[in-house]
Amino acid sequence: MEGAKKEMLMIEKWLNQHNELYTTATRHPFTLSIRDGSVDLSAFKRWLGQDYIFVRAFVPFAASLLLKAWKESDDDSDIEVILGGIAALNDEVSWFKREASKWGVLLSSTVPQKANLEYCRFLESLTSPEVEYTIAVTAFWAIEAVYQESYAHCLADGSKTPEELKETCQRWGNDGFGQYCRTLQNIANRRLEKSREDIVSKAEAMVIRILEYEVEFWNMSRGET
Ligand SMILES: Cc1ncc(CO)c(N)n1
Repeated sequence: MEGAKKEMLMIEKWLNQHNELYTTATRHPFTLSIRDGSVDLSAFKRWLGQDYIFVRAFVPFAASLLLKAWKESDDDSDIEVILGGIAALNDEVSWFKREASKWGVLLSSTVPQKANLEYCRFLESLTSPEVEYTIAVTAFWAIEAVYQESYAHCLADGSKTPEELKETCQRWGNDGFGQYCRTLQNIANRRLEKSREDIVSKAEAMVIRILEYEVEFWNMSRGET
């Protein structure tokens, strides 16, 4: 390996540097309570109603990312990956409606909480054409990865996740979704490798903000407003 640079990929490097925040987002008391079976079902229902609102706002963000990929990407397959993600979101919206009716959560009268409104507003700001593709795709990866990591943990060895919550955990914790997140991570890493220092710094700040928003989002399940 003479002369080979032992360089770490950008996202792996950030996850090491911001490991504490990443762990706070992906091992939150709410998802840990699902995993250990102690979850308060009213907290779960609060999360469900709020996340439906979030996902509705996530769709236009994903659509804006598709447009950026079409205009700015150096690799045609990015569009297919993002389109696959949008197709999964279509499925997800239907799933939320079914799941909400199963739990007696009335989506039409669910009021978005402050943390959710702020996160959705942030997503909307990312739809601007001024936000570069590299930044937006890194954000997209981070948003999906937190759910993948959080819910996969609820299904992993030693979990006592209640039967009626396993389907929820499967949605984001399944292997296919894990592979999809790794593909997004590869896209983001590839773009970051080719990016100027200022874009890389902006992308890192973006990941940190998203992790913070995700923590606030989980916190809403406590229902303290
Ligand atoms: C808050 C939040 N973050 C990420 C995802 C992943 O899709 C989601 N559904 N909701």
